[in-house]
Amino acid sequence: MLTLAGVSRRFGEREALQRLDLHVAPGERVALTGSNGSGKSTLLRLACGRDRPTTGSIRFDGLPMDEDDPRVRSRVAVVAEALSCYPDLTVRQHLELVAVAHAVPDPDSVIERCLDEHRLAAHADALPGSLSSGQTQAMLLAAAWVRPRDLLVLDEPEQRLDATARDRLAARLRAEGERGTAVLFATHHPALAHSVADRVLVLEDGRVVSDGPPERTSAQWQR
Ligand SMILES: Nc1ncnc2c1ncn2[C@@H]1O[C@H](COP(=O)(O)OP(=O)(O)OP(=O)(O)O)[C@@H](O)[C@H]1O
Repeated sequence: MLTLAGVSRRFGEREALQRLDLHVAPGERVALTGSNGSGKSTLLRLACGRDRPTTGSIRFDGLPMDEDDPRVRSRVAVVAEALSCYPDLTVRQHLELVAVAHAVPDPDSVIERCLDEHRLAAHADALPGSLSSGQTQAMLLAAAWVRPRDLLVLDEPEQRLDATARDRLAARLRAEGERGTAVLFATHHPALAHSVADRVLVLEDGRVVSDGPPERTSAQWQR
């Protein structure tokens, strides 16, 4: 579903990613972990087509990865901190906007389900400014579940969530894999990676220093 071959990303003198190869199959759940500045967000931005590699190639289901290509945009869902909210749209209106943009069939019932799942039903008519930070994160996650997706890219999706919401997220990410969605996510939360991922990649200074099932890589990423 997603293939990165010989991918590097340089920012001036700084090589944030160094000759990285990665393949994520349909239904596979891959966690990225590593210390601050190790290159996780850089890799995710490349993996969803928001940024271009300095060298190497990135393909999504055989297509060159480019978020401006509608064939990519319609099938790749992204949850990242930079994703901003519209201050004048309610929670429900945010989800409706996503549903309309992706021509989701029966949007009302999909939206109701997502609001319920994320404990947002009571806040459906609230504006983002009145939400807690965890509720805002829940809304960004809900927006990803409303739309179609074959690849899901998430940057620290657990941030600001309480333990119950984190467990819900873990269950949802496992279910995503089971329905065939390729899932690539960065996390600083070892338990989340452990309970969700088939594979954990540990990054250090832009290089993959470990790649394997969570039980095999946990020594490196819990250091
Ligand atoms: N737009 C940019 N311009 C210059 N340097 C950048 C840019 N984006 C990232 N970097 C650098 O690339 C390196 C990797 O950053 P990145 O954000 O990918 O790390 P990370 O693993 O996601 O970190 P964290 O865990 O703190 O989120 C860092 O040294 C960072 O300073």
